[in-house]
Amino acid sequence: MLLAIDCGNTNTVFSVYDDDTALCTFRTSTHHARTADAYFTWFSTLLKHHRIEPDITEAVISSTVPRVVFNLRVFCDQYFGCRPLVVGKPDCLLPGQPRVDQGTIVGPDRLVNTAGAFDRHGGNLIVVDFGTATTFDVAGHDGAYVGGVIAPGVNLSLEALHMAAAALPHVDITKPQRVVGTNTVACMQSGVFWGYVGLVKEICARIKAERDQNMKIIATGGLAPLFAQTEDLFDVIEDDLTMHGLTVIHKYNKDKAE
Ligand SMILES: Nc1ncnc2c1ncn2[C@@H]1O[C@H](COP(=O)(O)OP(=O)(O)OP(=O)(O)O)[C@@H](O)[C@H]1O
Ligand SMILES: CC(C)(CO)[C@@H](O)C(=O)NCCC(=O)O
Ligand SMILES: [K+]
Repeated sequence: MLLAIDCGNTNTVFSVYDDDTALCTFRTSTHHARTADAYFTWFSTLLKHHRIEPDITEAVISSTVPRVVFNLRVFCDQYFGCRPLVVGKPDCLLPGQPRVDQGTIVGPDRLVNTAGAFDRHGGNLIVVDFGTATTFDVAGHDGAYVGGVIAPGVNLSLEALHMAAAALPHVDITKPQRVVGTNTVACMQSGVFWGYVGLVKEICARIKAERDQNMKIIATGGLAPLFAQTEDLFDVIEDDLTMHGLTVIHKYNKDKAE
C-alpha cells in the first residue's frame, strides 16, 4: 500500500491508498521540528482508532516546506522500510516537464495538482488551490505545468488585517449576507469574500484570454466549496486533487522504473 503525504505551509495530510482507493486521510499541522517518532505516534494512534491495519510498502511526498522532508524520510525508512519518492527532487519524474523560466523551482504542490487534474480532465486546465496561498496552476494541452498565479491565501488576508490594524479582530471567513457590512466583522468578511470572488473571476478570465482558449477550472482546498456557493466560479471541485496527483506521479515513476 502507498502512503501519500502532502505537506503544506499550514497543514500536512497523510492518506493511505490501496491501489486507487483511499483507505484513510489524516491531517495535522505542519511543524518542521516534528520527529519521525512523533509522526508515528500520531499516525498509529489514528490508524488504531479507525481500526485500519495497512501494509505500507511505498511512500510519496510533496512538501512546500523543505525542512520537514528530512524527518518524513526518516519516518518512512524507520517505520515502513521504504525510501519515499519526493516530488521536486531530481530523481522524481513528472508526466510533463514544467515550462517555466530557467532556475525557477515550482512549488511541488502545484506540480502535483497539475498532474492530478490532467489525469482526470485532460489538458488546458486552471487549478485553483485555496491553501495558505491561493494558487492558480495552469496545465497546457499536454498536462505540463506552464505557469500560474500566486495570491495571498484567504485566511492569510484576514489575519493580515487583524495583525496590522489595532481595532480589527481575528475573524473567520464566511459568505456575508450582504456586501455592505454594518459591523466590523461583516465589513472584513465582505472585503475578503467578495474580493476573492472578484480575484478568481478576473484571474481566470485573463488566463483564458492570454492563452486564447477556453479552459476548464478545477478548484481544490478547504475553502473551495465556500466560494462555489455563490457564482459559477469553477467547473469542478475536488477536495482530494493533491492526493490524487501524488498517486499519479508515484505510478508514473513506478511504471518508468519497470
Ligand atoms: N468551511 C470552512 N470554513 C472556514 N474555513 C475552512 C472551511 N473548510 C476548510 N477551511 C479552512 O480552509 C483552509 C484551507 O485548507 P487547505 O487544507 O486547503 O489548506 P491549508 O492547510 O490551510 O494550507 P496548506 O495546504 O498550504 O497547508 C484551512 O485553514 C481550513 O481550516
Ligand atoms: C505558493 C505555495 C506557497 C503554495 O502552497 C507553494 O507552491 C510554494 O512555495 N511555491 C514555490 C514558488 C512557486 O511555486 O513558484
Ligand atoms: K494544500
